[in-house]
Amino acid sequence: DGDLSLMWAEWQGRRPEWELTDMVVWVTGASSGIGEELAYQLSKLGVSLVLSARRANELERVKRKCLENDNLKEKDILVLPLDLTNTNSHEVATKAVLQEFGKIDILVNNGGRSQRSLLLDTNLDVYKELMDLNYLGTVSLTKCVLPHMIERKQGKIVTINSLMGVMSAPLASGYCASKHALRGFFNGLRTELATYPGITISTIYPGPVQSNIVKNAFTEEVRKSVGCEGDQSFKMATSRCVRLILITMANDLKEVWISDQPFLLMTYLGQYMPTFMLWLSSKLGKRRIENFKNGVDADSSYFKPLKKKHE
Ligand SMILES: NC(=O)c1ccc[n+]([C@@H]2O[C@H](COP(=O)([O-])OP(=O)(O)OC[C@H]3O[C@@H](n4cnc5c(N)ncnc54)[C@H](O)[C@@H]3O)[C@@H](O)[C@H]2O)c1
Repeated sequence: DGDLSLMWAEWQGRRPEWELTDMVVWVTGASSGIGEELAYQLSKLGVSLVLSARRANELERVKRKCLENDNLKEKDILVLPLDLTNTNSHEVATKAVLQEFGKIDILVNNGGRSQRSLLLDTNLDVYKELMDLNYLGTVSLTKCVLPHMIERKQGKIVTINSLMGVMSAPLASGYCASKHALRGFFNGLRTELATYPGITISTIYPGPVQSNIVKNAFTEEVRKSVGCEGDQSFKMATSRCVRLILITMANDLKEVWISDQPFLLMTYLGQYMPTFMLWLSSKLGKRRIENFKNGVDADSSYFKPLKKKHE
């Protein structure tokens, strides 16, 4: 369920339990899904945590649950509400973290939203929102945190991209575009930072993972989200995805793919036989659109034979 470098790192590499303790980790989108689970698994490692998303009450809930496992004290977790699209607030937020903990070892750019709508039905504003949030929001926060890491000549910037940043699928053209943009941005930035070997840029490309991503996805109109979660049974368990993210961080892997089959296989196919993969994507895409129009989760039924059950 991961690319070969990641699987090797899981088998033979450094353990998160050895590498990530005593670090200050800032997680965006920490109120739900992958970001929430990251907060729980990181809190078990004894790191200092900064939890950001828009809703303070949800972040407080996550904080309370993190404190249940005794590894952290109240003062080790900072709840810092932040809207990624409000880029004017990012500098102040960065200063607040530095004032509280004195350093930022790891920034996890995780907050984001997906899309379930066809281009022809979709207001252009939805495309702008997706770029503002997934792309520019992430670029902005990274730009605020990076000078501090450069000063210390160390740090990790970890971004939760998506296999949709490598491949593409129907009903998510704006989401795919924002994630492809992030891929280009971070691959470019990594080369700009070649003189700082202590600063790592890691980009994680997950396939379908259990979370609220579909429920919160944009639709044809900016103010209308999907609102229901649909079938999650075929998706990777959030805890497994997050464990592999921690292994990526501990081993400073630069690009990882995390997914059950057949999505992982399709990503490999895309590297070796791009035309065949794009043909296959269109075939499967037709089914995805049919599912969507019939009110079924876009991905839920077309891979039934390969479906895996996760709890
Ligand atoms: N779940 C999947 O299948 C999947 C697959 C690939 C990539 N991803 C990526 O993982 C990341 C996390 O998504 P998830 O699956 O946990 O979904 P989720 O909806 O459960 O969580 C998204 C988080 O982002 C936050 N967020 C949304 N808009 C924000 C804003 N304007 N400012 C600050 N925070 C905001 C939400 O509050 C929430 O905490 C996203 O970047 C998503 O693109 C998810």
